[in-house]
Amino acid sequence: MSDSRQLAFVALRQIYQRGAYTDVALDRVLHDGDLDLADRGLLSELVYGVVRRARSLDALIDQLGKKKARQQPPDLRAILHLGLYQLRYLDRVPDSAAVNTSVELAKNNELKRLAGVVNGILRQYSRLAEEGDPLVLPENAIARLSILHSYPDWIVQLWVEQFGTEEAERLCEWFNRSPSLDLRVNPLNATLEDVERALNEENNSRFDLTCVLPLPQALRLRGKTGAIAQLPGFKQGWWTVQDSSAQLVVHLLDPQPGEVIIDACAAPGGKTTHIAELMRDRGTIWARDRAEKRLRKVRANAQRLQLQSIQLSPGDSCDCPPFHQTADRVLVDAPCSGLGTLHRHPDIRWRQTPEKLDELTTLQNQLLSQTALWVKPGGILVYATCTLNPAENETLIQSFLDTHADWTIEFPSANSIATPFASPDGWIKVLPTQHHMDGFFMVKLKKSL
Ligand SMILES: C[S@@+](CC[C@H](N)C(=O)[O-])C[C@H]1O[C@@H](n2cnc3c(N)ncnc32)[C@H](O)[C@@H]1O
Repeated sequence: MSDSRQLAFVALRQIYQRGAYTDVALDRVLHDGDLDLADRGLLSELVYGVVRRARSLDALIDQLGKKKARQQPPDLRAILHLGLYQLRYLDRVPDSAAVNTSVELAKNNELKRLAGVVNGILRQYSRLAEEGDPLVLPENAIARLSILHSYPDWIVQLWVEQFGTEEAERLCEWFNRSPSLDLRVNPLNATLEDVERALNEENNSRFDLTCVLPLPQALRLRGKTGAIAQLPGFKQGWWTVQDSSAQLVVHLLDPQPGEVIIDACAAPGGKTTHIAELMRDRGTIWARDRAEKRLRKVRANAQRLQLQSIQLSPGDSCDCPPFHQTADRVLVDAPCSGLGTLHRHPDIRWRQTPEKLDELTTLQNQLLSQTALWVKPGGILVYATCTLNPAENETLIQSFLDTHADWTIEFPSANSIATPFASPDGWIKVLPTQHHMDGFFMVKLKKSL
């Protein structure tokens, strides 16, 4: 049996039975196991893929097993998920290998007496798949998409209401793919060409490297990168990992050298450091966040990128620190449901609930109303989320504007990188299926003089 499958089983056990986050459980087993690059790739694919596809895999067990998925012993359910995932979604694994390694997993993990059940269900799937898709789907469109693409009904419903059924299905498919990795080059320490050259020298055809137009500092890596911190230029502060749509937020903010900027939800500092880079490290940037431990990462990132203009301000941004009308620009990169990053965080779809969304919108409203007080007359506030949920985005902004007569939406300027993304209403909704980046919402607001 390959080690990567045993380690994937151990990680899934921690995720399903102890509630561990997928990335944390995966990091732990990657750290404990001594795998080569190819096996690390298979392990990540199995763990991330199975967590993403858990609902579809359960539906298959419900159909093929004598007991429903949730009534199976938890370890058996995890092994069946691994086997069915390989049979259904991994072309490079032959069916016989998927079945045999899963039977071995059962035998080696104190489920010898159930190895026959594993063998029976997986072979039955494999046989049925020769005739067509073994997954039987309901007629109702929401339920059908949710089971086929493995989402809770409420997320699919939210997208169908917002974008229509066809686009909702495209989004479901997009968020089930493995994410690419975007870098943001620090123009104070290197050029895009320097970074491209250094990465290509190291590459050995392990990954593809492309620019992401129109973002001037973005490079996209696809393939097996290995450990990020070992890639050339990382330790020297030449670049930072950041998705292109997150880079767009700071272009919309458009900070200028010498200004006072407050980043109200700053940790771990992806956008704070981008602000400092665009200001050529001249001016004052307050990085505020209520999570003190995460805020320390802002300092570490600023040090690695050799940036001096960032000051830490630990604390709740719903409180009243002495920031009243002090900022030229404020960024509120709000805590949100994260529905634009489901491909990176496979747990979100299972952990988020409509009830939690209500709590989030209350917090987002408070953050926006409080931080608006920090902006000087004539100043700017950019509100952003990495979600595709109108209640946290357009609706929230509209209700803010309805109750704050001194604020209006400011369109990005004609020469801004953000301009092609703006809707006629002035806000920006980045759709992954259209823009090939994480889903994001952002809007630039201006306070009257
Ligand atoms: C989307 S993340 C910010 C990501 C960050 N801007 C970046 O680009 O790296 C949201 C942040 O808001 C912080 N947060 C949540 N509620 C807050 C509050 N009431 N006051 C300050 N920070 C808060 C969280 O700790 C979290 O770090």
